Amino acid sequence: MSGKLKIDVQNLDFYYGDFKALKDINLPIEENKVTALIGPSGCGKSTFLRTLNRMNDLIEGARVEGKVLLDGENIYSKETDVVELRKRVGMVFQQPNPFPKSIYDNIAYGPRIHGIKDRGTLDQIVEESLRGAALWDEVKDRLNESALGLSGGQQQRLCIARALAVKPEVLLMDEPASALDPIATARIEELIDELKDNYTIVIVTHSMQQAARVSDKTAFFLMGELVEFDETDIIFENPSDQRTEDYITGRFG
Ligand SMILES: Nc1ncnc2c1ncn2[C@@H]1O[C@H](COP(=O)(O)OP(=O)(O)OP(=O)(O)O)[C@@H](O)[C@H]1O
Repeated sequence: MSGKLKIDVQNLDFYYGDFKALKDINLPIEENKVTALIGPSGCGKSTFLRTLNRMNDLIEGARVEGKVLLDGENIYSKETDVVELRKRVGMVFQQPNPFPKSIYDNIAYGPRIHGIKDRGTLDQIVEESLRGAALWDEVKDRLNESALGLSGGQQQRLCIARALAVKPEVLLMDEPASALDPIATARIEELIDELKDNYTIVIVTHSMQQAARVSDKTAFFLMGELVEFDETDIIFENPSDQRTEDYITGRFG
């Protein structure tokens, strides 16, 4: 392990009621790297991603065992402030989901919730976040127009900007480009590459090409188990588990 660990998942089990959706997951996530989660539909990728900022807490009957250490502190300890946790570990979803508000208000929403009211400070955060999401030049003259008037790709970059606005440390992305066309997808992929200088990124993707293009590390999940985790090049060129090889060569899907 070369870089600093940002998140360390230790012996994580996850249950939906009686159904064990994640089995003894151990995964070290390095700071300022992109970690991709791949595997067939239903293997637990999204469930795992949501364990990293306790989004599963909202699901009735869901239960977690084991630890998720963020900078060495277990996010499942009783002392954890979940609102603060989700500020540090932000999330971007598959479908762009801007609020039916102006572009400006979408970005200012999170900072306002966290108590920032000063207009000048908000203006600055809005600009920085939109620049960070490579959207500023396209929207700077229409900040007061509805976010719903943006294209799908722009809406997704807006959602990334909204996530950046509360100054997170980690960004979780659940198939962020799957609803987008190839050009919009390429822009999101370029953006991910830029963002990793400042953020730790964990991305779920159905596209193995995308995982190969954007990630430094790749974790292959199968039926709730983490089968293999390694440098992305190794996973795609020289995996050590036969099941990984079968999956990446398309022998099962
Ligand atoms: N809210 C829920 N209640 C009960 N079971 C669930 C719930 N959400 C997911 N599951 C089950 O947990 C397992 C893992 O689902 P999950 O969505 O994490 O997989 P995934 O790998 O992300 O799949 P996909 O690639 O299709 O999105 C599946 O068997 C799924 O049916």
